[in-house]
Amino acid sequence: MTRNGRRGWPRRRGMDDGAGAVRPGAAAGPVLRAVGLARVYGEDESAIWAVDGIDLDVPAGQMLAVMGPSGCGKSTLLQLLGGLDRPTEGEVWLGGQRIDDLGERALARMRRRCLGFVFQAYHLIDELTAAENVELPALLAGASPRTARHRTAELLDRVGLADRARHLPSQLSGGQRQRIAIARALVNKPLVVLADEPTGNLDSAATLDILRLFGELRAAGQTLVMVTHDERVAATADRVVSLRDGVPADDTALDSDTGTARLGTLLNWEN
Ligand SMILES: Nc1ncnc2c1ncn2[C@@H]1O[C@H](COP(=O)(O)OP(=O)(O)OP(=O)(O)O)[C@@H](O)[C@H]1O
Repeated sequence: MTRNGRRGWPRRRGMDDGAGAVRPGAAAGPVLRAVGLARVYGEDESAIWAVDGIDLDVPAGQMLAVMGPSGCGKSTLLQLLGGLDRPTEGEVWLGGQRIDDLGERALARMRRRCLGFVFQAYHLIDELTAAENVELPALLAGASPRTARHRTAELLDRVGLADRARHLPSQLSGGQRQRIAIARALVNKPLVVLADEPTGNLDSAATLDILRLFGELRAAGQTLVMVTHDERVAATADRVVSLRDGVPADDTALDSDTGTARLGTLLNWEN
């Protein structure tokens, strides 16, 4: 994946620490956009172009699955889209505002307010209850304790875990932990949810629970980008982008009207 013919180290753009927060709903075009996005690890002969020039538009309300073989750049792409990593080249736009050149504080604020993250390993805080894990990002984003509690109660209900609010993560199953993580991702009403292998640690039954939940989110108009290895999971999306060596090799729109039917097929796969 070393690019031939590239010389020198790409110049890093200046960072704008004073950049304002992204305004949700400010987008006229796609809610999430990548322009010429690239990320190189290492230098010179050992340079690896994990993401090698990706243009991507994600319209509001789309559920996009990113697939491809191990090492093709899926996680790197998701991290760049979510402002968890900086591109070597290119731009990321969220809600009509460029985010890749924000300063660290503005970027952190943008992530808290405008994005929700779901990881394969859940990344819940072990010492906090399920409800506290969900509430925390709301409080960090400036919500009052009352609002955070109210929103958390709504979300725990929505993910079917209202009766587990006071449980610690260690007292929950993997599927339940992931549902708490999804509730946490939603607590600040993000423009986009980014999920990296959200079903990677789960058995078939728990995977179906998560996919049903994603189906409900999609029906409610939530934009979602997920990385998955599982074709059955990807089949529930509106669109599948397959990466090879850091670039899209295939970009397929699926028939969004058949989402319910696809979930039905997945139910049969379980039986
Ligand atoms: N921090 C890093 N330092 C050096 N190389 C890295 C780093 N992170 C990723 N890479 C390399 O970048 C490439 C893309 O990695 P990435 O994790 O994005 O792939 P992936 O498609 O998500 O893989 P998987 O499906 O196995 O999780 C790989 O060749 C990987 O070895």
